[in-house]
Amino acid sequence: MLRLSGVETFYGHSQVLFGVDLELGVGEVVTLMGRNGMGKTTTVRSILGLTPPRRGRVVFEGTDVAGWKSYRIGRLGIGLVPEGRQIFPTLSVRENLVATAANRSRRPDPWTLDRVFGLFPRLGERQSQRGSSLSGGEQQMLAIGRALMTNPRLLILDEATEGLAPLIREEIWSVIERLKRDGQSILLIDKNLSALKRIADRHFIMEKGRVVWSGTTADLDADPHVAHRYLGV
Ligand SMILES: Nc1ncnc2c1ncn2[C@@H]1O[C@H](COP(=O)(O)OP(=O)(O)OP(=O)(O)O)[C@@H](O)[C@H]1O
Repeated sequence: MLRLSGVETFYGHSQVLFGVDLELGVGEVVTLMGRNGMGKTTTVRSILGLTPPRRGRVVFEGTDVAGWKSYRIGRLGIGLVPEGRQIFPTLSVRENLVATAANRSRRPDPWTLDRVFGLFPRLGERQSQRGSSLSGGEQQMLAIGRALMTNPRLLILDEATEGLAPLIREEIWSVIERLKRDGQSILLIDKNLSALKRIADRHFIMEKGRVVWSGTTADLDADPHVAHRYLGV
């Protein structure tokens, strides 16, 4: 579904990605891990054309989208839950959810407001409230719901549980597990290794703008040095 090869991305003159290779198949949940500043968010920005790669290929469902404008890439069916949530603060919960809604994957059973409220009952209870009045956890749920309302083929979550209370975090993990059971392809960036190991099929670890390790959860468990060396745990 998604294959990055040799992706090199710069901010101005400063090179941040040095040939990133990554692959994700249909229905897979894949993680991108690494310490702070290693290039995870820049990889996401490269996939979506927000910071277009200077070299390399980003092939989504057979099409090389490197160099495309980000709105065109999004329209192909990539939904992003960005770091820091970035919901529309002055719009209501309901308006946030419908603002960018579309059936990008042309599924016969697209996401609806009722289905999103079924997944996150708190959003249903607060559907007329402004985005800015929600708690951090509720804003995160709204950001996920908003991405789902675009019916993405691929959902990318960048630090979706960062800074949230443990119970809310668990609620978000269980929603991600539910989406996985429904066959949603997901690229997950997070620091919570135990949850990622539980949910994901495969992992990619970045260091200084390169993927330095990839493998399954069993591979990761088989070599504790990997997590220690690259993730500091
Ligand atoms: N807009 C920018 N301009 C210049 N340099 C940037 C910019 N954004 C990020 N960087 C630099 O690029 C490198 C990679 O950052 P990136 O945000 O991709 O890392 P990350 O792995 O997602 O880290 P974090 O977990 O802290 O979000 C860092 O050295 C960072 O300082």
